[in-house]
Amino acid sequence: MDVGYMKMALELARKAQGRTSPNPMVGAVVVKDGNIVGTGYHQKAGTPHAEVHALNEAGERAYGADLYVTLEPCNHLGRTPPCTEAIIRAGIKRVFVALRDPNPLVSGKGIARLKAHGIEVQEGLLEDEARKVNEVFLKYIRTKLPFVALKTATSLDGKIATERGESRWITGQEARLRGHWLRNIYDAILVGIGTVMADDPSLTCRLPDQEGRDPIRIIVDSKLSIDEGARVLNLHSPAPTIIATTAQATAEKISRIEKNAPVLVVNEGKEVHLPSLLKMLGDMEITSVLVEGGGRLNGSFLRENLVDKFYCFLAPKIIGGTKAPGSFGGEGISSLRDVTELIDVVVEHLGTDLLVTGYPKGK
Ligand SMILES: Nc1c(/N=C/[C@H](O)[C@H](O)[C@H](O)COP(=O)(O)O)[nH]c(=O)[nH]c1=O
Ligand SMILES: Nc1c(N[C@@H]2O[C@H](COP(=O)(O)O)[C@@H](O)[C@H]2O)[nH]c(=O)[nH]c1=O
Ligand SMILES: [Zn+2]
Repeated sequence: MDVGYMKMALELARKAQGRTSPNPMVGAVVVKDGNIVGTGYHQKAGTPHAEVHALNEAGERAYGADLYVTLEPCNHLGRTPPCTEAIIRAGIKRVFVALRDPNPLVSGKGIARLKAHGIEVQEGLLEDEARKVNEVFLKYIRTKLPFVALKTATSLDGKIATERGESRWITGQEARLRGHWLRNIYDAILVGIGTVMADDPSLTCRLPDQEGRDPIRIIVDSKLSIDEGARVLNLHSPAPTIIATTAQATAEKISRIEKNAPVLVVNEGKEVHLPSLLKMLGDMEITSVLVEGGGRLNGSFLRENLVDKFYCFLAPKIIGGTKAPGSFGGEGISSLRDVTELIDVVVEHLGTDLLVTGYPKGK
């Protein structure tokens, strides 16, 4: 039954997907004599942690009960009081921890404090699933760099548009809906100025019955050539648009654009230096980014090994033509030794389309 309770805690954690940044998603279940007496999950940074919600619901029944929690209880005073204190005060007898918290403020200290108060702690129950739920947090808390996901939507022959640039739509309704779901769970969406020029996209999250939220929009535009009339500069969205450019941008154009969007001058030189941009975004507590093209920008992210996860939507269509743009432009490789291979691949059918999700080998 232990596995069942931890599965429930993981499901609870996932309920806050895309809403807890820069914190992890955490779920907790209190069990007394085989009955679930309290459940909870962390809903938003700065609000109570999962354990506190579950213990509040359990009340007196927490005394002598078991607690199942998907991440090691915190033991530091952050924006909320330490969970170890709450667990000890509630009289919990035994704690199952799926995964240690790599946050240097916590890692191992939470468990040690519980043990020091005579509480039995069992680690590692469904650890792999717990790791996956928080793949974003686990990268961010260790590196302070955002987790980078990259989404492509192509024909079977890897084209993102016809040679004349027509791209709407290659994939169908279900696939595009999944694309909006991704915008709902990643902190930011990042596209090149080429996509802005070609599609004039809104980059907003349009899910049915408004359940979604817009990601922060980041436009990589090395010469600040974006048009003031671009849709991304004229949206009424709770999320900002940020333009990342280089010192080639003129002060005059910067002051014009800054009326609608902050302009980050990342570096000198011809192109925006992507690792520097990612560092700046991490410093702004942006913990995850969804790169959505176009082909040239995708090519740069690929070549510089900056992608942590790929979402490749494939339509059963063939566009053909050497001049039609592929999903990863820019520099190529001469030897297959340098190919980017995906592991832990999952294939899903979405209507008539496929979604191939995977992680670059060796990342
Ligand atoms: N062309 C296709 C896609 N194209 C996605 C483009 O990168 C770009 O994000 C959209 O054109 C932006 O539109 P907006 O933000 O919704 O206004 N994405 C898809 O999933 N399928 C396709 O066929
Ligand atoms: N969300 C979460 C935890 N998050 C941990 O606490 C840190 C944030 O602390 P604070 O600023 O006080 O919210 C976060 O970086 C992570 O290490 N811990 C837990 O015991 N339970 C929870 O539900
Ligand atoms: Zn806590």
